Amino acid sequence: MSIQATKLRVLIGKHVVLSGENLVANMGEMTALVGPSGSGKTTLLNCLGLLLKPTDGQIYLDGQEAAAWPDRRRLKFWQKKAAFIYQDYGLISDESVAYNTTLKAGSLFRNRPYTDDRLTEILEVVGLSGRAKDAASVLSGGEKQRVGIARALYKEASYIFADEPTASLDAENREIITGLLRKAAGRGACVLIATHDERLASEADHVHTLAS
Ligand SMILES: Nc1ncnc2c1ncn2[C@@H]1O[C@H](COP(=O)(O)OP(=O)(O)OP(=O)(O)O)[C@@H](O)[C@H]1O
Repeated sequence: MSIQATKLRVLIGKHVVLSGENLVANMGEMTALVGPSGSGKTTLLNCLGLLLKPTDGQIYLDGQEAAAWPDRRRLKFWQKKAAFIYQDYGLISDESVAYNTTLKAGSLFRNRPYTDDRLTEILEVVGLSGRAKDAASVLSGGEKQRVGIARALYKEASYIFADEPTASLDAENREIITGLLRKAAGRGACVLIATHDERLASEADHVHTLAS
């Protein structure tokens, strides 16, 4: 199982954003997308995550051509298989760590007793033991990003798409997030990361460089 992209081209207006990218990203591996600002890292990541339809080219997910999947099929992919991690965390700040990790209504109310052994185990993996009931808004940036990773692990996402996941963090938290993304790949996920962070890219199994 893997993601394979062939001859991906993206035109926005008359602007050629991607001009024939080929890439293979395997399960159990971390692949970094690097290149200068504006080179198309986010655009490529969004194509691979089926958030953006390329103008031309193919995207094979688990061997199936997915670039032209209808909305219903893409929705199923996002619900069942994919997780997205963003620079600005993408959490619901008034809701609890438990809710943001599990997205289950039962975890919505911070004051109710809530037990979920998987949640407990995963919060331990990301170093947030005992924080399940805290509101996301009270967490530090590094902790917020760990919730994003906890969500991907809880869901057992086969594909993790991370856009500049360490960009807002200090060195210590960059290290922690890098280690957790490696751990997610170690659990078998295909981890794709658009990044300027050289240290994070140096930990990847493969580096795909986009030219400016
Ligand atoms: N919706 C859009 N409309 C117009 N131009 C766009 C759009 N999306 C992307 N672009 C352009 O495509 C190019 C690539 O953008 P993209 O965000 O993919 O680059 P990037 O490598 O991720 O950049 P950065 O490192 O600065 O985040 C840029 O020139 C950008 O302005």
